[in-house]
Amino acid sequence: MLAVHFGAGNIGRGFIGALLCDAGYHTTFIDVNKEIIDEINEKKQYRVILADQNQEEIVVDNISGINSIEEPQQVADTIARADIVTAAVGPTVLPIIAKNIAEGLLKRVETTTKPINIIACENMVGGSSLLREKILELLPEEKRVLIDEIAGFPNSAVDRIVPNQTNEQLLTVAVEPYYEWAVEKPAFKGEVPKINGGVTYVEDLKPYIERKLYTVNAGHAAAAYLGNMYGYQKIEEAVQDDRVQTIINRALKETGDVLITLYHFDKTEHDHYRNKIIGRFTNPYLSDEVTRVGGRGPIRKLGANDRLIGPARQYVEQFQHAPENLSKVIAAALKYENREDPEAVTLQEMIKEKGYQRTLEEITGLAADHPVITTVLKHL
Ligand SMILES: NC(=O)C1=CN([C@@H]2O[C@H](COP(=O)(O)OP(=O)(O)OC[C@H]3O[C@@H](n4cnc5c(N)ncnc54)[C@H](O)[C@@H]3O)[C@@H](O)[C@H]2O)C=CC1
Ligand SMILES: O=P(O)(O)OC[C@H]1O[C@](O)(CO)[C@@H](O)[C@@H]1O
Repeated sequence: MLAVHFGAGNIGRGFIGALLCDAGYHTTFIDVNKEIIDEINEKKQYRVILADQNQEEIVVDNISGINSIEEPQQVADTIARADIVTAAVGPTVLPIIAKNIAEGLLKRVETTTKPINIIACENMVGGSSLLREKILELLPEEKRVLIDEIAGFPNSAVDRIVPNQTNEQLLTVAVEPYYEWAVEKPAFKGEVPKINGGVTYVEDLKPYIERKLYTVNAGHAAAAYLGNMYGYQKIEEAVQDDRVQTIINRALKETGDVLITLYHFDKTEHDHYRNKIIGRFTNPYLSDEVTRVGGRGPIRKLGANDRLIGPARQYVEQFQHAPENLSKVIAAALKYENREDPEAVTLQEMIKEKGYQRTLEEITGLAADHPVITTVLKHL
């Protein structure tokens, strides 16, 4: 069995690659990072370390790599033969890899109509659907219907904290032991792949992706933005501060109220889930940076359907007033500054030029008098 995985980064190697290896796939990693791809081809294996007191190590082997800048044709040839394609490259890179995948699918249908499934593993709602849309746009009209028939794009929600790595060996990845990969079952074409112990196939992904984004990512973002405001560089330091901890707890109660009302999660079970998630932020065996969790797209993270505005908007719809604590987190996000992060720079330039209110309106798509905007402004 052959898997093609785009993005040999933290999640690619530390999560998806490890599960695919365990399920018996040969995994070909596609990346634009020459150093990583060369190392994959030289070592043909790497280690995943589970970050807890046991420090268990898993060897991921049966792997190869292709540099998509140097060898795009080889990428297409491999997709033409693959059984599954996965990606963890970041939401903004999906339109870029769409070109590689489109070329691969065109090559594939020259010789076979065997179904293939393509799963985006990003922190976003509808990642695979977006990839499908971008791929279909690139296909010649006469091939579009056939490819759409054989290629499935199940959306997915991936949950495992994999910080930036500082290991001696380039490919080694330290990850938290916890993981969850929920994938939308009805969207598969052909057989559903057997990734035993790895994937939870669900009929409706929406409750899972929103529960994950509005709890793990919202809570983590709160730690990052509030931590940054109080001068911390590490997530583990930020969450020790009572002021940060209190707001995280309260903000996640607010997002929990939204999730329980919308999706009828059992309240006791959700309380347990929330506490478990908050516990994961304090894992003493992992070190994570505020710049990784809050940066890498702070404007994207303030988007209408993303981790903060998404639940805040839905809170207003359900309870007719704004969530105070989530609003404090959004206010802290607007103060996020990092001269090395292009989106953080743009955010601060927008605020300087247009002020907080217009910047928020523009980024979130909410009206100026929306309760979330008026409440956030109160906390700035
Ligand atoms: N790290 C984490 O804890 C988690 C990350 N995610 C999601 O996974 C995605 C990836 O995140 P990370 O692995 O942390 O980032 P990362 O930066 O470690 O990995 C991304 C990889 O994609 C590669 N890449 C960039 N452009 C490419 C292209 N055109 N073709 C092929 N590869 C390309 C990069 O070189 C890099 O190796 C993001 O959407 C993130 O939200 C989801 C859950 C957990
Ligand atoms: O990957 P993004 O969208 O930059 O967001 C960072 C968040 O995603 C994760 O990497 C995984 O959910 C968290 O560790 C962190 O909260």
